[in-house]
Amino acid sequence: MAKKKVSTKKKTTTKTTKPLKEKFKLSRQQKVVLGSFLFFLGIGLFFAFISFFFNWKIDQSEVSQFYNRTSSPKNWLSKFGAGVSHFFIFKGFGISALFIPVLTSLTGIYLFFDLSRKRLFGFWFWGTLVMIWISVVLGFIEKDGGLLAGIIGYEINDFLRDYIGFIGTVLILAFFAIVYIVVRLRYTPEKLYDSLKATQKDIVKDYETTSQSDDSLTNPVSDKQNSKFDIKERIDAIITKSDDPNKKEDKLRASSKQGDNTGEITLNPTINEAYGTSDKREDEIPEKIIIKSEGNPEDIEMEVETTVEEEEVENLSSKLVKDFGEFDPKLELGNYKFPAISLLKDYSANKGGITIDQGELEENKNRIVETLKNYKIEIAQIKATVGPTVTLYEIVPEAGIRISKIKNLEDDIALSLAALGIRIIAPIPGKGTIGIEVPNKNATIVSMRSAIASSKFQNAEMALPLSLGKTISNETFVVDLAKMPHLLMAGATGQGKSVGLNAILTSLLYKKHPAEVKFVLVDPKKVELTLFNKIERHYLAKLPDTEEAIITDNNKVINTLNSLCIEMDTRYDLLKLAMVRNIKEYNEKFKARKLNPENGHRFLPYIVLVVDEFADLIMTAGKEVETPIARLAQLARAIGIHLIIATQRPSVNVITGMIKANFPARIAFRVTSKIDSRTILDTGGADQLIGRGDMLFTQGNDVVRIQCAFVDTPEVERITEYIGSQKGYADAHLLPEYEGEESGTSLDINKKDRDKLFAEAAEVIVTAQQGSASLLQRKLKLGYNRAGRLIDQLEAAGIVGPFEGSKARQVLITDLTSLKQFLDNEL
Ligand SMILES: Nc1ncnc2c1ncn2[C@@H]1O[C@H](COP(=O)(O)OP(=O)(O)OP(=O)(O)O)[C@@H](O)[C@H]1O
Repeated sequence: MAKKKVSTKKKTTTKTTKPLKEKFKLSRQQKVVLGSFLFFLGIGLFFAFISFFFNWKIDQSEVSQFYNRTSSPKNWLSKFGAGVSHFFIFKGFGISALFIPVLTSLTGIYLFFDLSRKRLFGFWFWGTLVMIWISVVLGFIEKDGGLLAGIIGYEINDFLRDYIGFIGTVLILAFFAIVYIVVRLRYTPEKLYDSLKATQKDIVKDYETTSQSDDSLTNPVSDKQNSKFDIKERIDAIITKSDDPNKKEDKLRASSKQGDNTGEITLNPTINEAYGTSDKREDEIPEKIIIKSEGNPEDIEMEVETTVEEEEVENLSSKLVKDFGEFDPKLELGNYKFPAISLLKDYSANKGGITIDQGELEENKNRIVETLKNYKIEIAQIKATVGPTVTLYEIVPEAGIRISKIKNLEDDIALSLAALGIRIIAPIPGKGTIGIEVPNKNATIVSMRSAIASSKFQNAEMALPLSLGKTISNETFVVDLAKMPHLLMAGATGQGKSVGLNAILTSLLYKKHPAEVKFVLVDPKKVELTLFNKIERHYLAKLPDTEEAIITDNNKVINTLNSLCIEMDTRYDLLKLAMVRNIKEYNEKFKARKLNPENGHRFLPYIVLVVDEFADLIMTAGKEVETPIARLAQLARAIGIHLIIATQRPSVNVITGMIKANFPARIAFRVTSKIDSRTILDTGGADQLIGRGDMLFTQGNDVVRIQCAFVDTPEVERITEYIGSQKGYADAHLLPEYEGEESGTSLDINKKDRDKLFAEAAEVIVTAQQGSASLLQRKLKLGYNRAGRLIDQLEAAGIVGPFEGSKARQVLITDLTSLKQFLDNEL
């Protein structure tokens, strides 16, 4: 329990400490080195100060000759000693400057043994105050400033006396003395009184008991003359101090049996025993005797035992963090430089941003008002917001006009306005107004540069921030892919899909370090994403033993998707082991060195799978692609695998119900029909876009019109070249191996056709004595199909028993030696 408490405490401190503070945290080694240095420095200063007291007069002239090598001061630490001592003692605090070496050495010890810093600060704070206090007090004796009080002590004293006089100075110093006693030593008047009283009593009792014991030694009979009460007190004293309670009773019993009925005499031997008169030596007399008295309860002294605070034991992770700092995944590419904004083209420079053509605005307004009038819709108010591609006219209809009426007339109004790209939003969500979006005659390009440079993107604290473009109100639209958690993009050819994909990838390149995110790129068209080949060793992930990281072959896509499924399963296992719920918590725990890499833990980068031309893939591979995609889409969000799927053909056999259900975030570029728009967005509107990056984005509820940021191929080329020219990892990030159908056999008794991993799988199964496919999946990092096949082959070989429903199969070989024999005999 105590340990748990400690760890939570630590956690909160790390969270609240500022990063700058963290930066200056010393490692254990640095502390030891600095500690030793300060310790010896303190000792050196001590010697220098001591010798200064003897030699200061002789050395005084040498102090100014610091750079003269021929001068030889008498100080034990030569020029340095003379100089420093002159500074601290003569010019500083006089004798009390001796606090400085003591405090310096103490600091060294504290650092060396890594002791509480708070206590050390306490020493410095109070030590400095006491040093000044002493030097000011000594200022009374000092005549001209010098060795006793130092110039500082003397001057402060002198100053105080000038302004508040001798008595005032004494009073102030007395006040500070009291502050020190009360605050630092924690003495209150009551405490002081109690301890004085106790001491006084101790002395008196000590005196009494000693004199009495002397008496009893010399004259036992005189003891009889002592009052009964005195003797009783002393008996109590012995009883209290005796260690063994049984002994006390024995002693009493023994003593009461002796002699006659007069209590005074019978008790004598006991007293003698205690005071060494019988068989015990004098040095065995207990040092402190607590006197019990039947008088006033206040007279009873109570000994309070002080308990030692339990030491906080650091757990391994915080010790590791202390020694090596938090794990930094970026360290391997510590010198990696993010691409500069200047690599992106500034389109607004040519066109001067959004231009507002007053004439155009007026003309459109009149047309809207007239058209609506034709349908008997009166307008109370109209407001225009000019966006990069379209202008939004917000209309407040006259009271009594139903919005549904306008909505029903949507197509007619659009037709009357006779412009491509008109979209009617009735009503605008969250407002009681109707929106009519009319395309601008001159659309403004939203440059990727402005989208990246926007403060919204730059300050975005997101796992995977995407700067998609600008909304109608000219705000940069930034979303977190990790929250989506997958994105579906569709649009007819030539409407801006590829540019959109590039904008997404560019956003991530500008914000995420190669250690934090990896891309798996699927590009059946073979042309769209080839530029990203240059950043293979920085940002791309691929299957082992493949040459190109960008996947252009549909068969390889299936392997990659299955490999991602294995990666997903492994990551889930890791999360389970680490007892965390998602990749963010996992990585935080890993960075805090709470997860041991020897147990398979590693820093998990986000993986973004981008599939261009998804329709193509579905057409050629069908279910084989759909199943792993669906699995990933359903399960991968927590472990940091996110999918971006783009398609030209938004037909229902491509964007199936299953895909749609798992891709709540969708982007629609211009499509040719309302049906297509419905397939993508579940609503119309995408058919009324103007193209060239004009898009609709939804994350499940509202649909937002955005002008996609434009990034041209040369710009992407410049960025990838810049990144590619820097030091990268040895290879692309390797995904788990996945052997496709062709590598295995369906249940086959033929030994030659066995899976390559047959022997390994047999070992795993025999060691665990558990015949399950999921065990193989985990241990050998295999996909479900291959693990299942291995189990079948193990069954055929007679290593595991037949399928038994929900129970794991029986393992027919008991240990590894028998297995080896079994396999050898097989050959
Ligand atoms: N955001 C944008 N801003 C300005 N112009 C754009 C934008 N996006 C695309 N365009 C223009 O549209 C053209 C086609 O875009 P893009 O290549 O992205 O289309 P696509 O949908 O990928 O076509 P395909 O599916 O045939 O590859 C671009 O060359 C560019 O001129």
